[in-house]
This record gives sequence, structure tokens and C-alpha cells, in this order.
Amino acid sequence: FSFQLWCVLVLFLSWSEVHNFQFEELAQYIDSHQEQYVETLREWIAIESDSSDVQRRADVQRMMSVTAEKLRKMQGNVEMVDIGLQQLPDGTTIPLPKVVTAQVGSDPSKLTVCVYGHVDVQPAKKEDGWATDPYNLTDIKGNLYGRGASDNKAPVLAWLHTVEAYQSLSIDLPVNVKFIIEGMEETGSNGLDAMVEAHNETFFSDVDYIIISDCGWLSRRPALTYGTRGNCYFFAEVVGPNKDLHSGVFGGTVIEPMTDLIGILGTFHSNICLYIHFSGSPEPALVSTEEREPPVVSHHEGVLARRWRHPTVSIHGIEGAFSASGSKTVIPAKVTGKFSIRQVPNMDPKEVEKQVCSHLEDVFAKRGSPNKLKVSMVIGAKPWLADIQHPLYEAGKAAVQKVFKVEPDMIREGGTIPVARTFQDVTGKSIIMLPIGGFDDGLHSQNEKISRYNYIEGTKLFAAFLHEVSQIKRD
Ligand SMILES: CC(C)C[C@H](NC(=O)CN)C(=O)O
Repeated sequence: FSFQLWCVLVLFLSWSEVHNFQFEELAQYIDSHQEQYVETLREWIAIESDSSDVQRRADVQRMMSVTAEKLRKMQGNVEMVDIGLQQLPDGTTIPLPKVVTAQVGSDPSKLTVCVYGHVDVQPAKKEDGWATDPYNLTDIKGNLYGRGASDNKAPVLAWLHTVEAYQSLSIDLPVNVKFIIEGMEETGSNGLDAMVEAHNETFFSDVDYIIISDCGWLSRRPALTYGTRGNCYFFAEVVGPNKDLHSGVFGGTVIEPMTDLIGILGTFHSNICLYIHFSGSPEPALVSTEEREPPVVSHHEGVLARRWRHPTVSIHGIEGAFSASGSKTVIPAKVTGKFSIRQVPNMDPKEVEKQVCSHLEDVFAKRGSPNKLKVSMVIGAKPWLADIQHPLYEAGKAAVQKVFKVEPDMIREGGTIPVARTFQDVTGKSIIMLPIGGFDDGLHSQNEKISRYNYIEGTKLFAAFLHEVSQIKRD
């Protein structure tokens, strides 16, 4: 070794030690603030920010204000961006929840990351079969139950706790951190694509990388996510008589809208998936070589291929149909079937819309029914796929190694983050999905939860990741 080389080595070692020391300090801080983090999550869960229910819009707006307030306390430069109006099916409009943007740190010598998340939730009622009140965070054996706990309130909070931990310990944030937090993700991120386009030259101009933590692990092992499916969501409305009818008086004399609707929806599994397969050009059916590599190999290859690489259709519900307990002998006059198609790369929502509408109109016409059919696509979110060779994924692996001492699963997600593809196409920035949710969190289902372990260790993961990202050489 020359003397200079020796000096470089000594400097490098002492720098690593400083970093290691700081990580331990951050990890201890996070551990010791666990109860406070759970309390803040409790306050957030108590806000019923269901974006699909227009009656709850004030709650979603309140959730956005609470998020903004928390960011302001972190000396963030916060804005609540007005993204306009939402048009409802009856033609009326209501304000969309404001999008919260924030910036913590603006040092031009540092990289800038932008964390995306959402604080709206799917609907939930105790009577849907929840064991606990969905809006009262309940800790049972280390699992924190509540609607939105995993999707996506705890992960958003974990990011805020991370930045706050650095600040409280006076440890220099290794990167500048921007936030973009929305309140309409669960209904397709209405208004967000336009907002991203409008702010591309301003808010996004100095962003280097975008981080999304709105998904879950595949197993007990931490994961990095590099793909999501898209979602095209449809309403198929069948209208018959001008009001509901007594089935004893009218049964047998009218063609019932519900019979038409079930008839046309019943053609899906026999026809539509095949139809989509042939007219789009989705990816090959089998998982790729790297997806076959351990540790993913422990999962059934066919199941993963179906979840990640194939399109699928699901029927979600029928509005207007009798669904209460008891027996009502009614013929509903108007019913609306709700279904969605998860798409994979190489499928385009516009093409899917054309194919689905023309398929349903064809099969409806063949029935010769006097009723009226109207099909509309209400969400058209594209799939997203990342380059796993990008240094962001190396940074993710290093952070997982630091906190969990294992290699992460490299996975895709069967669900959709509507804005992911927009971020990629509009801003051109590289994206990483860094999940902290558990594989069994029950997203969108009864008894959604996040474990304390995932919430707290996930916060440490984010703290470690910020350091690892700061080591990436600028593109
Ligand atoms: C377009 C859907 C409503 C988006 C939704 N996203 C998530 O659940 C991720 N938090 C989905 O159903 O995939």
C-alpha cells in the first residue's frame, strides 16, 4: 500500500463507522418512540377517509389537512394543491381532496427523493365481518388492526417518522426528501395524473428518484417490488321498467334487468380473458428466469404468474340489487354491475375499454332484450414495470440487509398503484417500490392490520434506505 492509499482506507473505514453508529442511533430512537408512533397511527385510523363514499369527502379533506400539519411540524415546505372537481355519475361535481406536497431539505449537493403515498382508504364497516371496530386501532398480540393500517397509513407515517428521527437526532438528512400524498388512490387517483403533468417542470424538476411504499411482502421475508398490474374498472348499467316491480305481479311478463346483467357478466370467464389474451399482447405466461430464482422459487410458479403476469377479471358487486338480509320479492328496475380487469404490460386501457364495451354490447344484443345497456370505464390505470438493474434496487437490497440481515424477495404486485406508470412516463424518473406491509395484512378485506414489527422495523428500513440512496452516483 502506498501512504495515500492507506489514508483513503482509514478515511473510508472511519466514515463507515460513523454511518454504522448513526444507524444504531436512529434504530434506538425509532424503538424508543414505538408507542408514540402507534398513537399517531391510532389518530389517523380514526379518520374514516373512505374516498369511494362521497358522504365521507369532508373526512378525506380532514385527513389531508392532518397530514399537511404533521409535515409542517417537521419544518417541511408544505402545500395543499387544489386538483379540481370530481364529476359524479348524476352529473354533479364535488371538490377532489387536495394533494399534499412537501419538501424537507433543499441542498443542491444532495440527491432528492420523492416519497409518494395515500391516506384514503377502502370502505369498511364492522358488520362486514370485522372482529373489531375498523376505525378504532386495536392491538391484538402485536398486530394493529384498523382500516388503512397497512394500505397505506402506517407506511406513510413510517416515512414521516424516518425524517423526524433524523431531525430529532440532528443527523444530517443524507438526501433531500419531497412528499406527494394523495386522498383518492383507492378510487383510481382521480385528478393526480393531471397534477403530476402540471408540476413536472416545477415540483418534480429536481427529483432524482421516486419511492412508493404502498404494497406488501410476499412472505415473511422483506421484498422489493418491481412491477404492478394495471386496473380498468367498469360500470355496466341495465335499465328496464321505470320503477321496481312486484315479482308476483310482473314476474314472467317482463325481461328482468338483473337477468340480463347476470347473463352478460356470466360470459366473462368463458370469453373475455381469452379475448384480451389474443387481442392485446400480454407477457408470456410463464415467470421469467429471474423470477424463478430462489427465494421466490418456494412459491408456486403458476400462482405467481397468474398474480403478476396475466390479466384477470373480477366482478365486484351489483348496485341496485336487493342485498339486505331477509327476503324481498322485488324485480329491481335498474342494476349496475361493477367489475374490473387487471392488466399486464403491453395492454393499453383504451384498447381494453373498446374490447370490453364491444364484447358486452354484442352479447347483450344477442339476447334481444328491450332493456337498455350502458357500459362505462371509470378507472383506466396502466401497469408498471421497473428495471431491477437500476442502482435504486441495489440500495434497497443493502438497506434490507442492514435492517433484516437477509436478501429481499424480488417481487411484483398483483394490485395497482395508478400513478406509478404516470410518474414513469411523465417525469421520466426511476421508481422503486419499497414495501413494509406483511403478506397477510388483509388489504381491502375484513380485519386489515399491520404488525408492530413491520411498522417499526419498516421505519428503520426507510432510515437505512435514505443513506443507501445517498450513495448512488447521479445519472
Ligand atoms: C385502481 C385501484 C382502486 C387501486 C388499488 N390500489 C391499491 O390497493 C394499492 N393501495 C387496487 O385495487 O389495486
